[in-house]
Amino acid sequence: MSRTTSQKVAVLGTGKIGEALLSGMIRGGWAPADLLVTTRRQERADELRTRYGVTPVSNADAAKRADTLILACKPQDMAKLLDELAPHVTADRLVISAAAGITTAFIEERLAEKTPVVRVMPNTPVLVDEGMSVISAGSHATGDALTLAEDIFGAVGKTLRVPETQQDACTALSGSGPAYFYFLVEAMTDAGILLGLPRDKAHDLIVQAAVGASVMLRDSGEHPVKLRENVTSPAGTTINAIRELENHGVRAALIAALEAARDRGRELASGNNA
Ligand SMILES: NC(=O)C1=CN([C@@H]2O[C@H](COP(=O)(O)OP(=O)(O)OC[C@H]3O[C@@H](n4cnc5c(N)ncnc54)[C@H](O)[C@@H]3O)[C@@H](O)[C@H]2O)C=CC1
Ligand SMILES: O=C(O)[C@@H]1CCC=N1
Repeated sequence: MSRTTSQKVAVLGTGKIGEALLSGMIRGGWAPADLLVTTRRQERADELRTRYGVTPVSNADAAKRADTLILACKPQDMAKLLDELAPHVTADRLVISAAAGITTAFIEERLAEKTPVVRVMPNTPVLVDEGMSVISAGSHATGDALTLAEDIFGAVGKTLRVPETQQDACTALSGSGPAYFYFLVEAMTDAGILLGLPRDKAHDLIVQAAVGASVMLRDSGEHPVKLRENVTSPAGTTINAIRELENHGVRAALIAALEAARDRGRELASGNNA
């Protein structure tokens, strides 16, 4: 697939999420010649050039040359990156931030007046085109800006528009979400070991159960309670496991865990970077 637009897009701070997005954009038809990247280390820049054919530039050059700037550094590095960009970013650029917690207001107040800013929270399954990217407009971002953000992030999965007030909650659910599933797989694989299975077999069984359950959740249209009830036979095995999960407060633990993730997003926004 090739694209008709010749928009230049720069990814600034091309680490894990930046690279995942970059690779997805190329799979989605963006020409590497239209993609610029910035990094802190020269070896990383060389690696990205070799791997994808994209052009490494300085942050200042990215701001001068790209129509759209995707800020993908850590929240803790954002103020410094914005200081570097501020003298070069004009209000005809679109700035998209993928950083947890950082508000569009934080970015707007450090860049030229009226610069359009869009906040996006993606997740790592963008690497396999199954990402979820939650998108919110800042005060000067138009519908076109949101559409362009959807075009970029839609190349690597689904997108959802939400009011910015919901972004920290979405980060807790969706940005961090994959980590909770990996944690469950890890724990369930350990259970397999306890029950006498070899680790590789336990891993394969749990991963396939996760894949099957995910596809059913997505495609069956059934409520998760109904899907779970279908597995839970009267006086069978599953209900014994469910009783233990409830006894150990797993549901409450998950609710508290996601609330803690949401709260950390709020802290990052307020400049608590410890
Ligand atoms: N890892 C994840 O699952 C997700 C991460 N995010 C957000 O994406 C952002 C990046 O996270 P990761 O990719 O995990 O971190 P990372 O540490 O892998 O990547 C950040 C990169 O930014 C570079 N960097 C920092 N300051 C820079 C500067 N001034 N100029 C050029 N490069 C600079 C760092 O060298 C690093 O390579 C964070 O803000 C995070 O909140 C969002 C959704 C999911
Ligand atoms: O843990 C984090 O802060 C980032 C944001 C969402 C997923 N990873």
